[in-house]
Amino acid sequence: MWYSIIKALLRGGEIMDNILEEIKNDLQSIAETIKAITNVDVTIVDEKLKRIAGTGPFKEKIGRYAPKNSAFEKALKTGRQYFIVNPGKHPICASCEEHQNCKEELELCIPIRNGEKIIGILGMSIFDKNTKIDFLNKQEDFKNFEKRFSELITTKINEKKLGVMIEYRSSELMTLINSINEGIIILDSQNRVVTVNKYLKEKLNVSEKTPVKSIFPVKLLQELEKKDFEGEVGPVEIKGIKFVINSSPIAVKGQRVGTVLVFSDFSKMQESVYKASKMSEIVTFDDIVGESDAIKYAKSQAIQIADSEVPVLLLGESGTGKELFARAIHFQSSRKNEIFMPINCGAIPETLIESELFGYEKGSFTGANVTGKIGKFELAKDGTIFLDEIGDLPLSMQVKLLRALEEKEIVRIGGYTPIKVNPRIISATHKDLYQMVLEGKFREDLFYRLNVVPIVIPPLRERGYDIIILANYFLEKFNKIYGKNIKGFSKESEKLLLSYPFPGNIRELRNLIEYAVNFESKDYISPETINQRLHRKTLEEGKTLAEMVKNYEKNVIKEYMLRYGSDVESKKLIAKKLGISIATLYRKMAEE
Ligand SMILES: Nc1ncnc2c1ncn2[C@@H]1O[C@H](COP(=O)(O)OP(=O)(O)OP(=O)(O)O)[C@@H](O)[C@H]1O
Repeated sequence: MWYSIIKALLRGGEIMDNILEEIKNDLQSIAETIKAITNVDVTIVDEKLKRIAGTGPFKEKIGRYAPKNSAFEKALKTGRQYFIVNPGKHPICASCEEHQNCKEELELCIPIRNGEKIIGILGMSIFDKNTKIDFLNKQEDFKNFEKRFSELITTKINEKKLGVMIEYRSSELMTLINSINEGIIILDSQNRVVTVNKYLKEKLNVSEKTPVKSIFPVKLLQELEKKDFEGEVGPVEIKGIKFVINSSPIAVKGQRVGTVLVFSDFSKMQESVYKASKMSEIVTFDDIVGESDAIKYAKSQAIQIADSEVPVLLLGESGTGKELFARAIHFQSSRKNEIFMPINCGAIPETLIESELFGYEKGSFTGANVTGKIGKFELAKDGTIFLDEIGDLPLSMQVKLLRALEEKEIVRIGGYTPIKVNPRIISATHKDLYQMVLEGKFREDLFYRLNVVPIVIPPLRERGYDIIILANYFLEKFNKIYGKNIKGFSKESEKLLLSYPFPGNIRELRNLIEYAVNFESKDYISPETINQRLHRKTLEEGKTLAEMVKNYEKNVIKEYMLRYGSDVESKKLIAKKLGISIATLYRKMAEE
């Protein structure tokens, strides 16, 4: 029943088929009032002739159908009123299936309209002669009753629609509130609990009857005392769960009439970042492959300081494994169960870097998320932050980073409250930071703050036979991934690999082996397959200069992708290095 009403309402408020049935209690009261005032019996039928209300002899017939071919049916069809004296003998009633049993002295059939549509009939029946005389004297008044009665019915229908709509809307809202995977509490203007959603009822065992003082932390209660409180509190602990609580006012005509509080599970927020930052990718020092003295020395240094809190600066060319080292240090430290948060300082636009690192309060700048945003420092406040490409950090941010590290607290953009943070910092760069200090491009104080323990990660070309060890390590890995069974490298291939300088370091070697595994048709990786990837033709006879230039550009881009990777961030970095926009890079890649 409700379903059809709601459907009709949603269709734009069309009248429902059985609307008279919906307001039958109202109709019965109206019928009884008419009877009490006029002494005339009343019956109301719907458009299918079903009796919805009735007085006197009609009362017991409610729910049954009025006779076929009766004056009621005719009035329904024609939309006209029928005023019938002595109905049993009247020609209009001649075909009525009940006309022979008719005891009525007089009958008035009035169509009931809702808008243009006739939705039923109001029948007035007189069974005794005295009332008949009275009625005949006032017949004009009764005939004029039609318009008023229809208006009354329309009002009742609209009230009903509104009631249904309100009920629908509130049940829609409750379904929504209960299906959300966050806690919601709605307070009235006196800060009393009006609604608690399913999530919080289950998590905290609270209900609408729970006094706020017994659930809310003092910090939140204090904020709620401020009349215009709007914003975020937390993380605060309630019954062992850490929540960040967001408050928004409910306003009616500019007046605050209540508050919606949204409780977000802080550990879940951290967890999602945890996953996003591939924290599940646990790296140990055993995953750092290599037997050369250079890599062994770097590893031994890193192992020594892993479990201390000391800041580390990893120095090395791109692709040498700096992030791998940072992860291995984190997972060997006492912070291993906290977040490892990599941040590529070179890949975040200068205008966004502060909000990425420190977050912002809601509405603090155009384009900001309306609910505000927690920054990476806050999310990883007890974990490890890996600041990759630290040399690309703008000078203005260097000051703010230094302050955050020294004071162990941050303030979100647009906020006032300092937030305690204590992440371990591992930074990395392929640039000569000291030279940058001398040139005034990097702050000296920050340099010394980050560079407590510098660890140099050697380039692959200085790691001798590691190239072959790593090549076999990647071969095994990609054999598994691509379902291949390539047994190793031919002697010539090994020689070729050992003589190549690998400017893109291990990332380049890794990509080269992935390519070779895919394209090698022999049992051992051949020099031809490797050459296909490494060598570029310098002279292409029969081509125009423009075509050669185009090919050259494409090869340079390919080469850079081998070196730096091909994901979006790498492409941004490549575009920056080549001094072109990312759009130009994409265009050159797509050129025929
Ligand atoms: N010693 C190693 N053993 C195994 N894999 C390694 C080793 N060093 C690096 N890799 C792999 O090489 C790739 C590049 O490493 P990583 O991203 O750590 O380099 P990076 O120095 O941080 O590069 P960039 O400066 O460009 O960010 C990764 O896939 C990493 O797993």
